[in-house]
Amino acid sequence: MNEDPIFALATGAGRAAVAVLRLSGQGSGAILGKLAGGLPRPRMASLRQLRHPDSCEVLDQALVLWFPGPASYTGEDSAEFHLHGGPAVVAGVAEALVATGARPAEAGEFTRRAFLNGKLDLTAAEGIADLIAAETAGQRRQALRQAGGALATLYGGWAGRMTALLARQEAFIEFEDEDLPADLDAAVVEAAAALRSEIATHLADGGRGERLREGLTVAILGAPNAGKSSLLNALVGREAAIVSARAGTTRDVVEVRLDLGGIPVTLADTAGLRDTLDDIEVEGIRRARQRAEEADLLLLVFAADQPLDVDTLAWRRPDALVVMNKSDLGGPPAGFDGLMVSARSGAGLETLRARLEYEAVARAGSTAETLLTRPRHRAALQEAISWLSTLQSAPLPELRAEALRAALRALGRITGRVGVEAVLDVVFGEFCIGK
Ligand SMILES: Nc1nc2c(ncn2[C@@H]2O[C@H](COP(=O)(O)OP(=O)(O)OP(=O)(O)O)[C@@H](O)[C@H]2O)c(=O)[nH]1
Ligand SMILES: [K+]
Ligand SMILES: [Mg+2]
Repeated sequence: MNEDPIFALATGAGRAAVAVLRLSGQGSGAILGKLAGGLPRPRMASLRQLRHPDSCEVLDQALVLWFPGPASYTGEDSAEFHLHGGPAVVAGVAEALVATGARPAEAGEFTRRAFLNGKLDLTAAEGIADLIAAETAGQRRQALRQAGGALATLYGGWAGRMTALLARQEAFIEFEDEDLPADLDAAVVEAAAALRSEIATHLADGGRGERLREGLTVAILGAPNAGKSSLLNALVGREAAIVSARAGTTRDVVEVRLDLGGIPVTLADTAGLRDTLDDIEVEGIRRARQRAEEADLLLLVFAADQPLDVDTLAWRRPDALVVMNKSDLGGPPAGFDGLMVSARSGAGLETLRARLEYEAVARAGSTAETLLTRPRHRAALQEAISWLSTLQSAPLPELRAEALRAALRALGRITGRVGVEAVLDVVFGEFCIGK
């Protein structure tokens, strides 16, 4: 249960009021005792002088905590040093820890040990990584739910039902000649169909959980001088992109982050669409088109003092938001059903913002349901579903049992119950050092 001792800064790098160093693994108690001149009571903060074990030089006056395993984050013997947050203090204590035989931890190594010690499943570990990365309230809520075991409970419940079905199917195989109810076999098929449809419903979430985790991208598209950069600046409230009266000002994609209703949105301003011989602008327009293709949502910008631009109209897909900018210069053309705005006067901007927020929430809004958050969850669930479909049409009980076992393995990979080695590096590679 206790592996070699590792340590890492658990708080951010740089100067701060307090820096927390965390230590975990074999001999953590002895190491803490050496530096702090004895072990404090478990889980009680106590103020100690920390000394280097070789030179006996005083390194800091710090709060120390002792967490004997298994009642610790990692499940191992662990300790925390709450130091004065200067780089030299942290470096001095880190050096003292190395002198006692501890080594710097790798990214995610603490949580990996917690997983290996059964403290949490893989989905909860991912939830912790997401919680640390969360930028908006919506992301925080989703991550907290997952870290708290919501996905683990859901998938664990399905796995439990599959295991029970497998037991029934195996009993049917083993005692086929005996007096088992004749409809037992049919009952397994029926229950598997019910499970299959529950998983299918969970998968048909429109990708909202994944989108909330990753954030949405909105690409602004339009003719040169339509006022795309002006709109971006107005929406974000600062001069993020260069604005000028010269057509072809924007070439690189300019990105800003917005929090729309708890959903992180990347708004991308792009080069104006037109035929041009300027090779830099041509590249800018290529990037604009590429960004538009990848975007979750398009914001098509026209200018009220210009005829409707045909290059922009070509991008009018069903999910595109259409705005007519420069409403201070003219009214909408006949039949125009988009939004009138003016980046200059601010007219219509609140409505536009509300509309963007509405679209973001429709695509990624957090709901009361527990949503899957990663492509690897989706892939494994799709595999489980396809095995449950195989089961439906399998002509023999033995084949049905085999399909159930395969579906269980697919589920087990999500929570980390089976075949985890390959998955672990992917999951824990997302973590920062110190977690
Ligand atoms: N009257 C008026 N002028 C505007 C408005 N929005 C932008 N402009 C002006 O229109 C010109 C072009 O604005 P930009 O924001 O640079 O337009 P753009 O679409 O980003 O242009 P490119 O980057 O060249 O494609 C500038 O002179 C702006 O000041 C508006 O709502 N009303
Ligand atoms: K311009
Ligand atoms: Mg521009």
